[in-house]
Parts: sequence; C-alpha cells; structure tokens
Amino acid sequence: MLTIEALDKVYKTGTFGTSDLHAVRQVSLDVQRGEVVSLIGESGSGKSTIGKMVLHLLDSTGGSITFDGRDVTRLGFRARRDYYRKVQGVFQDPFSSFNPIFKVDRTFETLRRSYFPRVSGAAWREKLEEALGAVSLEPGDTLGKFPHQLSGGQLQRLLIARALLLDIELLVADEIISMLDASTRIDVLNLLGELKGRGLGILFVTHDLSLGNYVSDRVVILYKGRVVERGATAAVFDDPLHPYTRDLLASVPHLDRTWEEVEAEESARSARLAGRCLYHEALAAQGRALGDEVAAGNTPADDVGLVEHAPGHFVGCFRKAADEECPAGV
Ligand SMILES: Nc1ncnc2c1ncn2[C@@H]1O[C@H](COP(=O)(O)OP(=O)(O)OP(=O)(O)O)[C@@H](O)[C@H]1O
Repeated sequence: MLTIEALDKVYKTGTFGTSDLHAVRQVSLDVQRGEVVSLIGESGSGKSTIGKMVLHLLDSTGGSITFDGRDVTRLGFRARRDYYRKVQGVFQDPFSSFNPIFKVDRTFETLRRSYFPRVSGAAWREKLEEALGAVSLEPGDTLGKFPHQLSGGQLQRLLIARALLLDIELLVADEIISMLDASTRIDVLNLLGELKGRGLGILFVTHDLSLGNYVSDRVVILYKGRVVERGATAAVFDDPLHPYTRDLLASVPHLDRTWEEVEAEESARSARLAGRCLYHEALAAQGRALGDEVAAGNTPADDVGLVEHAPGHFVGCFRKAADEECPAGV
C-alpha cells in the first residue's frame, strides 16, 4: 500500500537559509493493509519529518513515496483531496488540534462541508455516530462539548473518528499517546489494534520502544535520519543487531527481569557482536566487493544501506549510524 524508497529531507536552516540540516537520509519502508509499522527513534531522529512527508505536509528533497503504486510526493489540489480520503494523520497533542472557542462538533462539520456536501443531515448523523462507535465514544458524552470539557483520550479518539469518517486506508499516528495517562494509553493502543483488525494500515511514530513493541507487526529503528535496523517486531526485539537498537532496548526497564539479568544478557550479546559490523560481514558473505559496487554507482545492498541479515530482518552499517563515515565508504 504505502511504499517509501530512499526518502530524503534536507531542511534549509540559518538566518538566510544557507545551512543544510539533513533530517532524513535514504529511508525506505513500507506499510501494508491491516499492519502496524512502528517508526522508532529518539527525539530529532526524523520520525515526524517522515510522517509529515507521507501526509504531504512537507515536500521531500529526494526519493519517492507511493500509495498503491501512485507517486504522492507531488500532488495537485484535486489529487491531494483524494489522497486525504485514504490517508490521514493524528498527532501528539489532541488539544492543539481543536479550536478551544468552538465545540468539537465543528471539526466534523468542516469535514462534512469539504467531503460530504450532499449527504443529508440524518445520513450524516448516522455516519458520525457509527464513527464514534468505532472508537468507543458515546455521541451524547462528546458531541456538543467544548474541547476543555473532554479528556485528552476522548479528544484523541474524536480525531481518530474524524479520520475514520473518510474510510481511510492508512493512518499516520504521530506520538498519539505520549500525552495520555497510562490507562487511556492502553485504551487507545487497543483501539489501534481493532482498527488494524479491520484492515487499516498504521504508521505508528513513537520514541517509546515498549509502545512500539506492544502495537506493531514490524518496526523501523531510526537514528539521525537513517534506518539502522528494521524487521518483524519479535525478530528485532528478541535479537537486536545494531548497537543503537541494543542501546535503546537496554535502556527500557523490564518488569519481569532484574537489572542484573538484563545486564548479563546484554553483555553476552555485546561480546558476541564486539568489533563486528554485521552489515559488512553479510555483504562479504554475499560475495560482493563493496568498493566495486560503490564505484559502479550501485547500491550495494538489498535495501538502501541495509543488508538482510535474516529473512525480513535488515541491519545497517554499525559505524555509519554515528556521524563518522562508514569505513568501507558505503
Ligand atoms: N521546519 C524545520 N526546519 C529546520 N529543521 C527542522 C524542522 N523540523 C524539524 N527539523 C529538524 O529536523 C530533525 C528531525 O526532526 P523531527 O521533528 O522529524 O524529529 P523527531 O524524531 O520527530 O523528533 P521528536 O520526537 O522530538 O518530535 C531535527 O534535528 C529537527 O531539529
């Protein structure tokens, strides 16, 4: 459904826009129907920039984004409208998505005017109640209220309901639960699970590894704008290969294990992987001469800058992720 290939974003910064900030580098990933893919990385790793490019809120600098095979990086007005019927985003702060001086209903009315001008009042009401039901909200509890009269979780559900009114196929969920309290978080996560069960594809943007683990089928680990590892959630979480992924995982508290157990496991893994770069080893095993491939202008991997270390489990160069260049020049 959604395919991103070698996506790049350079922001112009500085007073006169003379400096470049390379926020997203050669990122490739895909999201299929009925699948949750988590984009995980620390603050500043480029997650939101990718989400915004998918939502056409930002232009990319290079690479491609296709939806069902159609390039969506350059859309005209009408094509953009059609795209937004299928792809919608929900963001971190639900309060800032509503105008505090209007009742929440206004958000739905705006949508109705833009997309459903010919739908009768009764039919619209039915459709709205159905969408609210899908996110477990009672119309009587939420409609007719001002944003400050509702909780963050209720507002976030209203935004998801708004997206559902368009029969979307892909939801970009950017840190949508970071501002919610623990019990509401689980409700919203479970809701995402239900929506996925109904065939929705979800690109779930988070800095929180445990959330990524909870909801997603596949994870993409991002570091300084670059994908360093990606694969099935269980594969990446059970056998993290890239040092950055391992650092991220080691920093998550485990309720079921003592700190000593986690440390022992991590030092055994570090010893196993010490001094090795699985990226280069895998390429060597595939009999590829890195230098020759690069000189020929080829991408020396199955994916941009990644090798498939195990089926579906991709890893990048261990050193390129840091600011230093890859010693093999890839
Ligand atoms: N409009 C902009 N102009 C210039 N630089 C930007 C702009 N937006 C983001 N950046 C920079 O691009 C990099 C990636 O930012 P981005 O917001 O995508 O990261 P993120 O992983 O989503 O972080 P967070 O989790 O904190 O939102 C950061 O260094 C950020 O400062």
